[in-house]
Amino acid sequence: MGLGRLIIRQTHAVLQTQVPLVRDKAFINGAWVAAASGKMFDVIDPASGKVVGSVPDMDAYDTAKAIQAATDAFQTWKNTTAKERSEYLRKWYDVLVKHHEDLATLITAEAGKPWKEAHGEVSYGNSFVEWFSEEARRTHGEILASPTRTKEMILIRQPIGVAALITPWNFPIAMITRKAGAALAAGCTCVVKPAEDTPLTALALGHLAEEAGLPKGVFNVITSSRTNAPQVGKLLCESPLVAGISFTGSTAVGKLLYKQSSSGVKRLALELGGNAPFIVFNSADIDKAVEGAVASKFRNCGQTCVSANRFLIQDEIFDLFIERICNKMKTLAMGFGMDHSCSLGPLINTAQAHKVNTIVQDAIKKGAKIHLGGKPASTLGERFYEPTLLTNISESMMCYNEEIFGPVAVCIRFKTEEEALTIANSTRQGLAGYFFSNDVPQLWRVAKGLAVGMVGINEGIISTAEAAFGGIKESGIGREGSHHGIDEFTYTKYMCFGNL
Ligand SMILES: NC(=O)c1ccc[n+]([C@@H]2O[C@H](COP(=O)([O-])OP(=O)(O)OC[C@H]3O[C@@H](n4cnc5c(N)ncnc54)[C@H](O)[C@@H]3O)[C@@H](O)[C@H]2O)c1
Ligand SMILES: O=CCCC(=O)O
Repeated sequence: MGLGRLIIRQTHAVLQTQVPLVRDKAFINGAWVAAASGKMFDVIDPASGKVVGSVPDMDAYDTAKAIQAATDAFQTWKNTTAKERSEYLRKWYDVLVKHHEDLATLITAEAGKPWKEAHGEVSYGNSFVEWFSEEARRTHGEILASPTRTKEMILIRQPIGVAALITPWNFPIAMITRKAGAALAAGCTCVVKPAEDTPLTALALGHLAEEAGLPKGVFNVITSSRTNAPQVGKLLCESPLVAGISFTGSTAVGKLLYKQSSSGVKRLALELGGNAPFIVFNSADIDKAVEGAVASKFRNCGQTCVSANRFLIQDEIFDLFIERICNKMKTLAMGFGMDHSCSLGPLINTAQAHKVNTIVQDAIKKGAKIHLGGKPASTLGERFYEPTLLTNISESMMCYNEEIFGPVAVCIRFKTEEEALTIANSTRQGLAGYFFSNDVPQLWRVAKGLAVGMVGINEGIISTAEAAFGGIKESGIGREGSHHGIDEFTYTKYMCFGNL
């Protein structure tokens, strides 16, 4: 089947929009600096393919400067009080809120996100700075009940030191603020290395940190191309001046950083790829399940680590679910992000568009049935892909085993709860999982049985600053957000007072 009634919008509004807050230098020690080599690389609007900015292509030499700046700044930042750090973060949050519209425009320009989603991301990203400005004041220690009359024992929490934050392109603000908010609240200083596709938003964060009065060297942003990223990453992992790495991105790069960090036994937090199951049981409210399924699958055009990757639908309701989700998908409006009515943007780059098409063509070749889409939306541009719905899925298909990271919904039929859990857990990833059911005992059984770090129960959108975000198995180590987020950036120190 073809594209059906899918609404397609094509406008060049984004190109006519004045993109604010664009910087063409990196931010080290409170100063705006070029790469020592003088090299730059371009940032591309994935919708139009036009250049929206150029930034320094930094290498290990520049990275060493940023590490040194963060190390120097740590000597004073670690001694600020929790209240002072809370106030700095609150000021940063206020400035971010003031520039909400500008930040959203920037995200649309370099990530292609639809206007509404870009605004949603700014609110989400800013919420981590607000949250950690509040949590900064609650990094309490403990007084232990001593087993000995002559001793008293306490635990205190101290910042680990310089934190290197390496982030992906799919949430250009939120993936940075979720880490930096926690690190700064704990008393750590940061070196941020954003993804090469979305460095402009990261630099804007640096600019707004400066406007908020954060002391120099506390928050540094270095930019580098894909070519230089490995040497930058290697130094961040191996430098004895860096205490911890917090990485969000692919499982392959996460494993490499894990290996590289082992020589210094560095603190490591990894938020890696997912392969989320989304199960709909016979007792579910189908309309709510379809609503949740589309919200989860098509958030950021499917380029979200917690997006549903495999829909598992129980036998009795399978055909009805397919019909309803298909109808819902046809209402998605694909187009350029600055068109306010658009709900689906492009994929981030040509490589991602090829990857998604390869996964779909592999499924078709192996017998999948196409209900909607199934090919690039080339009338819009080379990075757009039609929202696609596939059934007749088998275990040998790439879409069954790999994170799709695109607007492709694959639906698998199952008979029993046991079978659904077996399929759901038959992956090396364990980030998020979702299910819809109205059977109360089943809610508990399945929520506990899913081998993931986060579960959406009758809910397709679970992310919020208050929640502990993170995975198990090859989806990562550690938690971000919630009060646990600060744990990644603190050591617990035990003090024993004797001879009392
Ligand atoms: N679990 C999560 O919270 C989460 C969030 C967002 C994205 N992701 C995952 O990220 C993947 C997509 O993002 P991506 O393509 O940007 O991932 P990626 O791993 O290719 O890139 C992520 C970051 O790592 C950098 N990088 C690449 N090679 C490096 C190296 N050798 N050393 C150091 N840094 C290096 C990149 O420049 C970028 O900044 C998906 O698998 C997705 O699931 C996970
Ligand atoms: O893509 C990963 C992060 C998305 C989220 O925080 O919900």
